[in-house]
Amino acid sequence: MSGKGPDHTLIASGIACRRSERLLFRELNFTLSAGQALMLRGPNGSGKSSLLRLLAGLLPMAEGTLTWRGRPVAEDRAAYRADLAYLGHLDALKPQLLVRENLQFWADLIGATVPVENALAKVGLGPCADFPAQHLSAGQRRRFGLARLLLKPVPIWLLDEPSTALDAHGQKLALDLIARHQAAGGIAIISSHDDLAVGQVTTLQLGGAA
Ligand SMILES: Nc1ncnc2c1ncn2[C@@H]1O[C@H](COP(=O)(O)OP(=O)(O)OP(=O)(O)O)[C@@H](O)[C@H]1O
Repeated sequence: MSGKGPDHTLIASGIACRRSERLLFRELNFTLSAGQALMLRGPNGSGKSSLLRLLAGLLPMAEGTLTWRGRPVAEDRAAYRADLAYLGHLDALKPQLLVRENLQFWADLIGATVPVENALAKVGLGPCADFPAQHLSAGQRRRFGLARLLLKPVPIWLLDEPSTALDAHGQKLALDLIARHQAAGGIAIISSHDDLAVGQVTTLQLGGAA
């Protein structure tokens, strides 16, 4: 990934998010350059997932501006989306397909540059490649999500609770992947209730009651 460079900066200015009629947050600001991470913290319902969905372009911004590579994202959403990977709560697995088929589906969709077998092996799912996806455990499903991130290097990772359901080895794996992504110049924005030991990280506390 050619993630390093002066224009690889993500700037959020005065961002607000509304869900239904409720204003979840407003006047939210941050700047992230190549190699940096942002950890989203806050109680249940404070808006961490909503912020990640907003940054992924899946929710509209009520106010504010997002700037990537020196241009407002609103000017070229497709270019911005091509530069990010979003790991949400849902695993997006088709239960009747094999694990390898599920990943191949994603690989075809995004134009993967890494073979699915390699991505599965890196997250410890090589032996499960020919299982029907419905047989995967919760932690294995989370590993599948991490495998999706590895299919194609992109500069921005948006990770919603990446360590949920992972065992100690899986948590270390997730941290290693994030560290490698950052070392290659990637940006990571992560929501977590766990104390993940992420480097070059700034914490953004979201308030509000559950
Ligand atoms: N589709 C929706 N329509 C309306 N409100 C929603 C919708 N999805 C979530 N909300 C509300 O938005 C608020 C923020 O939810 P969100 O999932 O962003 O919080 P969170 O900080 O990620 O919570 P958690 O720590 O429990 O994962 C909550 O009050 C939730 O009920």
